[in-house]
Amino acid sequence: MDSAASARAPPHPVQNGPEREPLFRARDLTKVYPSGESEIRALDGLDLDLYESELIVLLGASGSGKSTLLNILGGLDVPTTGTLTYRDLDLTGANEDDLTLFRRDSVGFIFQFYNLIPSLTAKENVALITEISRDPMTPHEALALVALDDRMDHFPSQMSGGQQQRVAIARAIAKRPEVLLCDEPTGALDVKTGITVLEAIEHVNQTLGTLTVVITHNAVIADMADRVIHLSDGQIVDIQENKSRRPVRSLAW
Ligand SMILES: Nc1ncnc2c1ncn2[C@@H]1O[C@H](COP(=O)(O)OP(=O)(O)OP(=O)(O)O)[C@@H](O)[C@H]1O
Repeated sequence: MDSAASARAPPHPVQNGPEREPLFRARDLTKVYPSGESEIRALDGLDLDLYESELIVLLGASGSGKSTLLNILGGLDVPTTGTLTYRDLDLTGANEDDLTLFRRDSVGFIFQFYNLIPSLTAKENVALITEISRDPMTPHEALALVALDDRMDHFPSQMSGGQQQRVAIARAIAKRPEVLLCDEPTGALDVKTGITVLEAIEHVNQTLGTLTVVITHNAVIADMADRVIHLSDGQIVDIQENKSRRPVRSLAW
């Protein structure tokens, strides 16, 4: 592991990244919230490059800035200072229309809660997105990728939590985004179910080559990643590169 000091050393090194053009390039990102007389530095001078097809696990204590970083990467939020580019698009200088297009075409989100529409079947929940996408797969294809093609006509209430989360994954990836951002995707699930959800994320990453970032509190999950980014107090304190990824089904916790 790198020491915290070297991970923070200027001038903004590319940390453990392979030699190729990054998809995201973040430099000296800060996100500052006013808090009474002082301020909260949710992100505090963060440099990071993320590459196509990587599977990244983002670890850190509560309040370390994980969701803030994920939301900024996904164009849901903007940093206070610093720069963030996605390919040639400057996300820090982008206007609302550009950000909307970026989110719509390039990013899939998965959150702890699935937010499916209860009155629609799995297929219909996915179709809501495919109908407004540029080059989507069919709902059937998307649900097959998460091994739910036999549940297409089920309503959310007829599915387990893990199955509902897999529908949410199908919905997120049906538009073939280049980026999949997952904020505690197993946070509401028991271990066994959580594994089925992580397997679906792993399969999507391997099959579609989607850059995938997974926030978790569970350090065991880190073994499924290409790289593990450790955040503390809004700073990257370590980036660990796994020589090989461990298949999710072999993880035990
Ligand atoms: N909208 C906001 N207004 C004020 N402070 C905020 C806001 N959003 C986040 N924060 C603060 O920024 C810091 C980082 O929050 P963030 O949610 O990114 O952490 P996290 O690592 O994702 O935490 P958790 O694991 O608990 O979800 C925290 O101190 C949080 O209270």
